[in-house]
Amino acid sequence: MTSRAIWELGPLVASLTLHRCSSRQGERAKCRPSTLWRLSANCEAGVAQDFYRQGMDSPTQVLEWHKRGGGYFHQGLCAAHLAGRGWGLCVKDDVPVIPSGSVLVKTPSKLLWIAHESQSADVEEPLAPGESLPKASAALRRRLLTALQSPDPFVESMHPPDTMPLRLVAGSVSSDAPEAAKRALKGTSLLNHTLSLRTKLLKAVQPDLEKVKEKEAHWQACVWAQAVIMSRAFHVPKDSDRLVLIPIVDIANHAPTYKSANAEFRDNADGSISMVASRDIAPKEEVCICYGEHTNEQLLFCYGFVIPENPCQGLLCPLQFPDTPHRGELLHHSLSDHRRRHGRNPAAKAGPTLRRPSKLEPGSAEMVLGLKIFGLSEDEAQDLLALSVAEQHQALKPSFQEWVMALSFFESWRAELPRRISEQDLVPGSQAARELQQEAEELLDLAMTEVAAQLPLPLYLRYYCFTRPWLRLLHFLRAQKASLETD
Ligand SMILES: C[S@@+](CC[C@H](N)C(=O)[O-])C[C@H]1O[C@@H](n2cnc3c(N)ncnc32)[C@H](O)[C@@H]1O
Repeated sequence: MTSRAIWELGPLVASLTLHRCSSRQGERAKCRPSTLWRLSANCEAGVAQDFYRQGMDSPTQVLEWHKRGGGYFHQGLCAAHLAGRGWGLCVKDDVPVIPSGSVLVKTPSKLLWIAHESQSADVEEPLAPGESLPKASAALRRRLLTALQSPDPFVESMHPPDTMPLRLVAGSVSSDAPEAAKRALKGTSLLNHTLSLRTKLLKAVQPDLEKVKEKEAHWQACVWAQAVIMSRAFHVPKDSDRLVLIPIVDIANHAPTYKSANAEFRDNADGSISMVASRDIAPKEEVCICYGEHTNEQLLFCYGFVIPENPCQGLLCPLQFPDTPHRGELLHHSLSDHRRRHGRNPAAKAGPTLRRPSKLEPGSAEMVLGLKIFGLSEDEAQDLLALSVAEQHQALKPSFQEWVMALSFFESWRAELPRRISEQDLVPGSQAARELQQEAEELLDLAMTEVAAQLPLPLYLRYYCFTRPWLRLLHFLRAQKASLETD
């Protein structure tokens, strides 16, 4: 990276640091993040209530509707309400094991809501990071809005959880996203991504908003529809250009990996979609499919929950992806190359991710690479793209100054994380946010230690304190003193 490029990166770090200072003042407001989660679920919800039904009282109606429509539901299964997970599908306790390969649910094509990216006419920008089917998603959104006029039991059953960041920051059509929701998400990539999703959604639905009288109600309906798609639509087959809402199958909850799931989709020749047992399923066991091997941030963003000890770990980069063609392509190439060299899926859609370090791979490697590319100019990126993979790899190795830059970046990011939330304030939504914050703190501490180890001794010692409990205590006391002084 040239020194000019480093200066270009400067404002990024500076903006994070400035943000941190202003948030210190913000902390004096007594509204804690967790209270805000609760607030945002209820406030301004007068209008939203119409769209966010209180969740299904029971899935009986939608199950009957599915049966009437020719759907199949295995007699050994039942829908059960599960603590912290909403409704789910379970094997009854008085039936024998359901053998691998058994069809659990089959939904006929006429009950499916299918949108093909290639066949959807409108031009739509992706709304969310990693959203690969923007047109298909817009087509489903429109269909959902129309269906709200006279909802059938399936539409009635679609209740996106109130812990989804989009619902938290949606606010009202005329005012900005609630400050409180912003604070609850601060420090994770979710804040930038969710605010950007809100802005893009508002822009996408603006033409319709101009036509309707009840603008606020229409906006809430749009948010509801977007949240339904994010939390309930599936790509079937996996990675295809087909986005599908699948009645009854969509009651199945998520397993963290494809290997740990006990059921999977099957596309049938007659156009129907089945959910099939991928191994024997014991009585009382919950039937789970894998929505995709997502990190906790991705799960919280799309589904409003996190998995403690999630085997798919990592923290997404909180910066916007470079959207200029050469830097974008270089980032994509070099990330794929890095993942391939470390035996991971090169096609993974997530951008630079902070991971837990392993013997084989430094946890901060993707982020350091990402920061280096963020700092390049388009011309520099174009020149690098002309090199061979090995030459690119060599040229993208960070210099000493870039290690320092990366360290400051991690430090600013770490300082962005809100203060711990006290136990008594916890509500279901903030529990998820809190776990995510703790994971973020831990990963950032590890990353700082890792990056600091690349520095000469004096600088290393300065940053090494992050790994020493007593020095961290000092750090904490200093921060407490500073906040008392501000009060
Ligand atoms: C496709 S729906 C599944 C049905 C949903 N439980 C319901 O009550 O309608 C996805 C939602 O289920 C919940 N969910 C799914 N898997 C979960 C899990 N492993 N842990 C906690 N909540 C989960 C989340 O609220 C998610 O947004």
